[in-house]
Amino acid sequence: MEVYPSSVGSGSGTTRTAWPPEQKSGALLEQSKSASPWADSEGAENDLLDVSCGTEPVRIPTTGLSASHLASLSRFDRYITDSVLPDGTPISLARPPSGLQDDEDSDRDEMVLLVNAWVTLVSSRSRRSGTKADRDLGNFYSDTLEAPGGLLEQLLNLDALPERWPLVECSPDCLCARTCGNRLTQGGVRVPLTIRPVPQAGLCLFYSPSTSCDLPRGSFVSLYAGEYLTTSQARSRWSSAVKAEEGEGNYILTLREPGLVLHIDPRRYGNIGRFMNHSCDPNCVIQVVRWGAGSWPRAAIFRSIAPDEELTFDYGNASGSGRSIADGQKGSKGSEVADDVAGERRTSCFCGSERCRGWMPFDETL
Ligand SMILES: C[S@@+](CC[C@H](N)C(=O)[O-])C[C@H]1O[C@@H](n2cnc3c(N)ncnc32)[C@H](O)[C@@H]1O
Repeated sequence: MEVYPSSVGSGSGTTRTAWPPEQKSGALLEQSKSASPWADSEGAENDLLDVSCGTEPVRIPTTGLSASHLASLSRFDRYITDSVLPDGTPISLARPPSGLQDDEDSDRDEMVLLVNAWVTLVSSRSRRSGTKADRDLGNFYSDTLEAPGGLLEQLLNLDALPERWPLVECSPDCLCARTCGNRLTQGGVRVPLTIRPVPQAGLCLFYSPSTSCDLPRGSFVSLYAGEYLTTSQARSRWSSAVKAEEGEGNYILTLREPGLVLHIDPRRYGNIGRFMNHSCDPNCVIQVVRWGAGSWPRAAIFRSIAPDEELTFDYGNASGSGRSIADGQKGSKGSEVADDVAGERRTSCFCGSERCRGWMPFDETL
């Protein structure tokens, strides 16, 4: 059963901004420029001063965009800071994601129970005693540290985080202060980034500090935000894009957990996560993070890299959710299926890594 056609997502606290932003002039851009500690580029003819239109804590400029790059962004309608439900979805992000499942997902009740259990545990204990989510599920974020640009930042302790462990952040439902240390990924992008072209893979996301400084392992980069889709919706969007020969690749990220398959499509509504390319030897990982009443899984990107380096993650491996995004890794069962089924839909991978598997991961459900 198809649960819904498309509406404005009901994510609380989500900021939506018309895109593309006005370029080079206008109050918003001037404001975002002066608010940024990393004003490093006046931009070329087609460059944007801030793709987030001032909605992220830091400005995210582009460099080296050609007119055709700009044109290729025409389907990117809105910059959002958190994932949303498609327009017209008759369920709310304030409820667990059970309503987004296709009927064929037979294990969904298990997941609903699991998610409900987390939400109940976290919110009831928080309300009752004022304790925080981290008391119940562990807080794997460090205390606040000095970070690039002189800002204060926290790190995710990736080494201590058990595999498949649910990261649950505090939220307005908790009694703790808004400044509590367990809300890292809700605060938006705070590291210096630029969007620029890269050979054979379109645009990409670069870590671009104004002075040479490493981004420590465990730094939060960004969410991979977009529209939450059921498998049948994701399949339908993918086949329409193929039919329309949009030629812009597949942006749909698949999150898999026991009893739950969710897809995130940032093509029309998205954030800077949509610009991150795949690498078979990546320097970032995806970690599923939840917060708020509905506890919907967010795909959060963390990592450690050298300065001025392209940020990548493996589209075929979302750590923390167990398996995940797209599959298609050579040698894995999922990949054999994907390779057989996808046929000519497979895309050559140009990550350039010595460990390159040759093909982009592709989710067999699409
Ligand atoms: C999430 S988007 C990444 C941003 C994209 N490069 C852009 O210009 O908007 C995914 C698409 O980027 C391209 N891409 C990402 N990583 C790639 C890689 N390692 N090799 C070839 N193409 C890649 C593919 O077209 C893929 O479908």
